[in-house]
Amino acid sequence: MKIFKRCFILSYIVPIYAGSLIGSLFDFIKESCEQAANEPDDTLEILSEYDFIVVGAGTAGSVIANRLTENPNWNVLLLEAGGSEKFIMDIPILANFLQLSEANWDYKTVPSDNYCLGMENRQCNFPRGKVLGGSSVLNFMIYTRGNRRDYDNWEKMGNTGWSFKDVLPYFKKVENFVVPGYDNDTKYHSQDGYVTVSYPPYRSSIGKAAVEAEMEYGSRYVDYNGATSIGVSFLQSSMKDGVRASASRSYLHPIKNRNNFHLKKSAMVSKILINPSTMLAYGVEFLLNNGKRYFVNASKEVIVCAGAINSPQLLMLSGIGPKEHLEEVGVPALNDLKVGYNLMDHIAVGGLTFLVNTTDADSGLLKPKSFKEYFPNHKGVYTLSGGCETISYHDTENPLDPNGYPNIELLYLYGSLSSTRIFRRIFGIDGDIYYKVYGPIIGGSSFMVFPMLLRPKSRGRITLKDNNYLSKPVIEPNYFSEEEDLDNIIKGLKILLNITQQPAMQSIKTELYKKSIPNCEANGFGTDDYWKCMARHFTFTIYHQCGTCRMGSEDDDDAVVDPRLRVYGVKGLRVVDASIMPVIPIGHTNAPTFMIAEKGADMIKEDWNWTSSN
Ligand SMILES: Cc1cc2nc3c(=O)[nH]c(=O)nc-3n(C[C@H](O)[C@H](O)[C@H](O)COP(=O)(O)OP(=O)(O)OC[C@H]3O[C@@H](n4cnc5c(N)ncnc54)[C@H](O)[C@@H]3O)c2cc1C
Repeated sequence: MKIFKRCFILSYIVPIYAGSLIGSLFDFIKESCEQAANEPDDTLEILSEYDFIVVGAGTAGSVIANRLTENPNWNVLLLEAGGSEKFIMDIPILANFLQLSEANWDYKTVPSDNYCLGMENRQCNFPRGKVLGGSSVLNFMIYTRGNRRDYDNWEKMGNTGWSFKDVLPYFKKVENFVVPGYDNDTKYHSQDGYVTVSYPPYRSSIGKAAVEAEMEYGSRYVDYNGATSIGVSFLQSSMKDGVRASASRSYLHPIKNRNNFHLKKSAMVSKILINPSTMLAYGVEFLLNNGKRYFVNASKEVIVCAGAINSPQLLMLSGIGPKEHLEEVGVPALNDLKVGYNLMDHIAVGGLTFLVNTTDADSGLLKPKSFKEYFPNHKGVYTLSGGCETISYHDTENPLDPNGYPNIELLYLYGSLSSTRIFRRIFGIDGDIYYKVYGPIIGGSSFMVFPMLLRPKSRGRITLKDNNYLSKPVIEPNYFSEEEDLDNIIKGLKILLNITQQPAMQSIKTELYKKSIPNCEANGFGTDDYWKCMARHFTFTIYHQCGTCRMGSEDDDDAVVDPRLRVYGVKGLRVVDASIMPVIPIGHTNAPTFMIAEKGADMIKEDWNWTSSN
């Protein structure tokens, strides 16, 4: 109640100072207050039994909780290890900085001799959202579905019901698509969903030059969430009126007042309770931050939505996973499944920096003008999705085919690693290497582009360190274990270098920054071997970890869940999140995860004989 009063009082103060910097500050406080007031409350009462228990309130868990509580006769407990989403997390330009906050699980890959060589201790940071809304709160809001072939391949692998034709209605169900020019394309888009997809209102001179230069190179301007993917576009972003459209804001705020919905934050699930003789999952054990332990039953199902790192971790801690490995770490094995295998990700060659003569000088992050533009109207440079502005898709195997299957994405960013020293910390770059390479240009005008590998062949694995639920899992992404991945990423890099020579890029005097990475210098800057060495040093995750509880048919030895997302060999247990993807789609993984959860929710309703028309 207190919070409502505070928001109410602020709504009277704000207009008095309208137009001034103080007015903008009050607006920020008012919006923070509204965010807190709109978030569902932490339940004070935890029942001994619910119909469904959902583990993890990230992209998928938020959808599942919303859709299952549509049935007033079912009650649902949603358990989230992290705390509240704050309004400051939803200001798009700040996305990068959230990785330094407590909303990040703060994982790292194992030290490697093949990748992440330019990072501290040869380990890459692996951020994941530990907050209401999960990784959808940390992400860069880039909204891409992938290509129709991704899902047709899933079906061909034995996943009945997952072809593009089958998943398209669920992509549409997610969206409130308001991208001008494409919003009337009802074959591919809808305006009835919870997640607003829009163009960020601000465009920098660099973002515009990137689109123009791509078109000079031969790319078409495209709705990459429509019929085909190849081409270039300004970013389509999960953003509503210049504010992040996180999973929690989109799916949980609207159900704040449902009586059959209980949410518990700072609640870490340590184990799924499984009866070893019936192999029925009948509940969960979880602990609050104060160490208080709860055992709660689920009369229908436990639904694990803990994401691509934590879902396999929780399954293994509960006795579901590779028998030999579980025995090694002292977990009694209940069901021998390939949990934790098939770890996939999209990676890019990081650090490619281009110097320019344009500064968009009056749009600096710390300029009062930028702050005033954002509060109260949500315009200006703060609306850039973590600085990402322009995306293009290329098929290096069939460069001339407009209906090709992209294997490279070019992601153009406003600013670069040298824009601020804080980026060194965020990306975990080795200090010596960072200052030797970028020291001379820190704070100068520059931008960065990520050539990103969309169809990696390399596969990694997640294992347990031990049988303690608080221990971070062991993450081995095995990037570049397939040489072909390295070759393809270099092909993408070369396309980029060509595009930066086009007139639009040259009109802002774009120039590749040529300071060599010390350990790669001997290869000769700009040779294929140099670029390969750079890729192995600045191996940048694009944060699309998935596949570790892989979906597959009954005769697929590597499958963990069936095509209805039920864990093989255990009753009453599903996994619904990015970990079920059998092969990584060519899109950034948030939209596909929303789709999986919408489809998963319908399957659960069907299996319990309930549809919204009942
Ligand atoms: C920094 C970053 C940038 C990204 N950028 C983009 C982007 O721009 N576009 C895009 O499409 N994708 C992006 N992604 C990826 C995308 O956000 C994820 O693929 C997607 O959010 C995955 O959803 P999920 O439901 O599988 O997992 P998550 O959203 O991560 O949700 C898992 C939830 O479970 C909770 N949890 C975990 N273990 C437990 C436990 N034991 N008990 C209780 N709760 C638990 C977590 O705290 C979390 O809230 C990005 C991700 C990150 C981290």
